[in-house]
Amino acid sequence: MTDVDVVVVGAGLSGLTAARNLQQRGLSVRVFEALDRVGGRVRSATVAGAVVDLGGTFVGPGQDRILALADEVGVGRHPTHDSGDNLLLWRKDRRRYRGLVPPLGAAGLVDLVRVRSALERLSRTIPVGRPGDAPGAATLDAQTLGSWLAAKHACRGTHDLMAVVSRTSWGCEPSELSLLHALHYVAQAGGLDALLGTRGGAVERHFVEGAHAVAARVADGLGPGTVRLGTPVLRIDRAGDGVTVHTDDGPTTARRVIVAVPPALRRRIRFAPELPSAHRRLAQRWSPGILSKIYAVYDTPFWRGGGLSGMSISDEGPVFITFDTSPRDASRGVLLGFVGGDYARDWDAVGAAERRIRALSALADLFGDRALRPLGYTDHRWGEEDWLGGGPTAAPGPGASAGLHTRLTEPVGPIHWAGTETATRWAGHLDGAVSAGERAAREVTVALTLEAVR
Ligand SMILES: Cc1cc2nc3c(=O)[nH]c(=O)nc-3n(C[C@H](O)[C@H](O)[C@H](O)COP(=O)(O)OP(=O)(O)OC[C@H]3O[C@@H](n4cnc5c(N)ncnc54)[C@H](O)[C@@H]3O)c2cc1C
Repeated sequence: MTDVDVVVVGAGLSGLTAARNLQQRGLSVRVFEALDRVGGRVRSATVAGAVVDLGGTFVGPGQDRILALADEVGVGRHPTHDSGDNLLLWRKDRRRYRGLVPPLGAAGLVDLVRVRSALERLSRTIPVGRPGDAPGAATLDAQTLGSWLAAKHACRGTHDLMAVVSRTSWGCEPSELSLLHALHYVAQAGGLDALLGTRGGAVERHFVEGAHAVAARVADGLGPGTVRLGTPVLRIDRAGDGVTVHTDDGPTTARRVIVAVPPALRRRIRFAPELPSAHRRLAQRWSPGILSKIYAVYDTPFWRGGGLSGMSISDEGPVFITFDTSPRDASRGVLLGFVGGDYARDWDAVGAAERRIRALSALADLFGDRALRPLGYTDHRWGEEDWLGGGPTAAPGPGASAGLHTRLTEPVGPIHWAGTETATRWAGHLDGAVSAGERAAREVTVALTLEAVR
């Protein structure tokens, strides 16, 4: 007899979803969470009366799992504001444009379309969920997105725009990311437009009460005592079909464990006996990117008056892309800015006052001096989070995808894996976190049912 049927490690959306599904199937569950809050990479705050999401924010069509979960727990969405002109601050020149394609001049545009089409074509050759089975997988994996762009003779503008995509999607520079991983990521999201678009894409909507409301309500629904906060799992011993999970509060025995932490965080847990070597390599090589966020909240979305959407791309840094995430009634004007990849390495390292000055100056370069005087400001540096290590998701370097991707989900005896990186659709996103939790719960239920009839 074990203490519980299943232990879940990590109370991010993935672990919480797994726990919820297991309970719905009649199994007893305990969730251990290292932080003193649930939600992991999902965290909301209130700044000058406006709700802002410091981590996962946007959802879009096709993200059925997170949308269904949000509906079940009653958290509504509203559209991301995108009417008006977008801004491009590029090579010291500030231009307005509409739609997804920035105005790079005729030659620049031709080059962008050429390279982008080549990337999308190549991404369609990658079998979703099995990038290691793609034709020429090892060769694709040996390259970085950056070396591929160079081999394609992408012009500098195209390279720099792809860097914007890379920082937003993975929190890293193109030179740091396995090409195979980038291609697979694009394929499993259904293409670049789906990944990046406001209308019809992954940035289409955001949560009225903040994304954290979804995690908080799922956690509440698990019942008192199920989630143990501030309790990192330090060691997992496996023996036969069961596990003993060790925390500072002592051992907990279970028939199965679901580890729902980012791949690199698997290294913080001691497994006895050790995990197979490929599983260990995966944890070493799937480090997270770095993506930080800034929010400036104003009494009104003043940029709209000038015909601007609030969306912008800049090569000045540290803020390289912005969105308008104001509440629907525009009772506040909210600008969200991302600082990622190389920009984040510098900016994350300076003190709070200096970060604020640099971030607001970047907004002023885009939207004028009024941007310097917000009612409220906040930022969040995910690279500084001890139990998360970065974000938005893992950014495996060259050679880390082809031979290791299957180890993301391959159980090791009674140890199962969840977390957004293990998803086969919308991995790296809120939706992937939820579907991965559902998949792991199914996997465990089947294993326990088979065990019972043996
Ligand atoms: C800046 C940023 C912006 C993003 N924007 C978007 C977006 O707009 N749309 C979108 O869909 N996605 C976005 N994402 C990604 C999204 O937030 C994540 O994909 C999702 O939240 C991951 O959920 P998860 O449960 O898989 O992992 P996590 O949220 O990382 O949860 C893992 C949990 O495990 C805990 N943990 C780690 N080690 C241990 C241990 N040893 N013992 C116990 N607990 C442990 C951690 O503390 C954490 O709470 C963004 C992420 C970031 C950081």
